[in-house]
Formats: sequence, structure tokens, C-alpha cells
Amino acid sequence: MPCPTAMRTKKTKAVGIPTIDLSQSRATTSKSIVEACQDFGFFKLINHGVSDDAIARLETQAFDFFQKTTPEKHRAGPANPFGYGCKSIGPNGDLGDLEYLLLRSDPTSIFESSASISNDSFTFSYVVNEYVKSVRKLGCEILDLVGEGLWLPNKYVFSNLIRDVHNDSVLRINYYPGVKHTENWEFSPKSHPSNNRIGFGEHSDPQILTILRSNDVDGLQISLQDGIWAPVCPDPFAFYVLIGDAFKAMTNGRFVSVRHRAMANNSKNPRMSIMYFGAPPLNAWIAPLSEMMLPNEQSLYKPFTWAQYKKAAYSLRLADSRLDLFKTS
Ligand SMILES: C=C1C[C@]23C[C@@]1(O)CC[C@H]2[C@@]12CC[C@H](O)[C@@](C)(C(=O)O1)[C@H]2[C@@H]3C(=O)O
Ligand SMILES: O=C(O)CCC(=O)C(=O)O
Ligand SMILES: [Fe+2]
Repeated sequence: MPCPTAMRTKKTKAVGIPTIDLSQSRATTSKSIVEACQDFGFFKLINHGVSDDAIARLETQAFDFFQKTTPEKHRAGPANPFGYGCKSIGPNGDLGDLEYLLLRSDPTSIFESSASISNDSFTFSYVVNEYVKSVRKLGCEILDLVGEGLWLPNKYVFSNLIRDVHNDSVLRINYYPGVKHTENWEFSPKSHPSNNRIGFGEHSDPQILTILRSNDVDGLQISLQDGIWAPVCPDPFAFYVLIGDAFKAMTNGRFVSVRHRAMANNSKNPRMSIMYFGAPPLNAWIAPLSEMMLPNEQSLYKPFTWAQYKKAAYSLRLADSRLDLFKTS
């Protein structure tokens, strides 16, 4: 169902985003997930099993943080890359219309960073940990289903990477402040010049997969294969899953690493998105799986460690196609 509230311009179009219902049979689900990864690198997940309470508690903690005064928030920054960031994204001059928190996902790091984020660091780190545990479990489940859908002899080959104690997964909370609407706005909100501003520029995520949840304010768009942008209808009860560059490499290009962006918020209400980026340990090797290759098929990518890939990512701009650096030809 296209999103009735999503804004469409000449360069955007509404598409039926694949929806995976985790309460359906494993055979059905695994097949649909693999198809969605191949066709879009993106799908919506419903009946995902993550408790509403875990999500609501994190949302409340995050809102409390973003409501703080500017000097208070800056105590948790600057993001280098972890911590509180405002408008500046990454180290190479990218800018966006947002504030964010970028956190490592292991309990020790979460606890260490929580002192500068919350006056009640125990509660904050407990809530973040619970959320991370739930979405990591969900991430593992999705990756196992992919393993099943691809008929791999070891269906845990992908999930083992983010299950590893040394996994390099991160949690990001993006906050796009609401806007005060002028009188003009009421007459023609869709054609108002403040529309079409970019909140978080186009890019693909470097990791294996991203599990995104947002409140009920729109902004997320995905790029379709023909270069058209498709608005994604916000659904606070669902998660959206995005395939990252590392997964594209492991599947020798079969999975799309979806390019996406977030438009600046034009709503009166703030938009908040929470992303769990599932990543392998720094020393893990990423290379096309032999099972993914047809006889005589060439490997599209040279093997690289996750540390090498991260280094490349952080040397480039947000919109750059990082995986091209590792192409074989
Ligand atoms: C401009 C940048 C920000 C980013 C690191 C990079 O140099 C290129 C990749 C960016 C990205 C996009 C997905 C995630 O939000 C992120 C945390 C990541 O792993 O890669 C960000 C990086 C960041 O904001 O630090
Ligand atoms: O905020 C969003 O909805 C998307 C942000 C994003 O793509 C990212 O942080 O990598
Ligand atoms: Fe992203």
C-alpha cells in the first residue's frame, strides 16, 4: 500500500514495499526475504517480536536527551564518530538537518557513554542494552532466514558475524526537529520551499544489515533501481530492514545494498529514527561466499576485512560508492 501521507515529486514514486510477516511459516518467510533482498535490498518487517515496551522506553530516553539544552547535549559530543552530533555527519564535511547519538553496541561502551547522555545513566544504559539485545536477536533471526532461503549448508554463516562477542555493531538515534509552520504553510504545504530539503543525504549503509524504526513522521526514502526515489510510509509498529554493502559483497552482488536518504522534517512534530547497524568483528573477512557463485562465476569483489572496509568508508563522503574500491576489475 502506498503511503497516503508521503510527499511525491516528479522524481519520487510510490511503490509497494515488500512486507515480511514473521508470524508466517519459515519456508514462506525465508523465500520472501531473499526475494526482497535481491529486488530492493529493503523490506518492512511486521510481527517482529520486539516488545513495544523496549521500543517505547528507548524512545522516551532518547526524547529526554534531545529535549536538553544545547550545552547539555554537547557534553555527549562531538561525535568522533561516537557521541552526540549536530548537523555534521562523518569526518569529511557532510551536513544534514538533524541531531544524533551514535553509540557502540556493547554493554561496557554503552555504560561509559551514558554518563554524559543521561542524569540516570543506569536506566539509560539498561534501556539501550535491552533494545540492542532484542534487535540483535531479530537481526540474527533475519540472517538465519536468509541462510535458509539461500539453501546454504550452514544457515548461521551470516548471523554468526553479528552474534560474535566482538561484533562491531552500532546504534544510531537520529532526531529531526519539528518545524514551526507559518500561515503560508497552511495554504500549500506540499509546494512550500522548505520542502525537499535533505535531512540525511543519500548513501548505502556499509554494514551487513540495518534494522530501522521510526516514529510516525515521514522522511525516509529509498532509491529504486531506476534511480527514482520512493517515499517509505512511517510505521512505528514495524521495522524496516536495509541491506548493507558487506552483505552485497558476501552475496557477490546478488543482494542490493539499498541507497536511501531521509528528507528534512517538515512536520510540526519531531521525527526520530533508531537504527541498529549489524556489523561483524573488525578482523572478520568479507568475501563472496563460494555457495553464492555459479560455476565459472567471477568474484566481483576482492576479500577485505571489516576494519579495512570501515577505514575506506570513513575516508569517503556519505554519498560515495565505497564498495567500488574493492571491485576485482
Ligand atoms: C560520511 C560518513 C558518515 C558515516 C561514515 C562516512 O564517512 C561514510 C559512511 C557513513 C555511515 C552511514 C551509515 C551509518 O549511519 C554510519 C554510522 C556508518 O557506519 O556509515 C555512518 C557514518 C557516521 O555517521 O559516522
Ligand atoms: O534517519 C533515517 O531515517 C535514516 C538515517 C540513515 O540512513 C542512517 O543513519 O544511516
Ligand atoms: Fe543509512
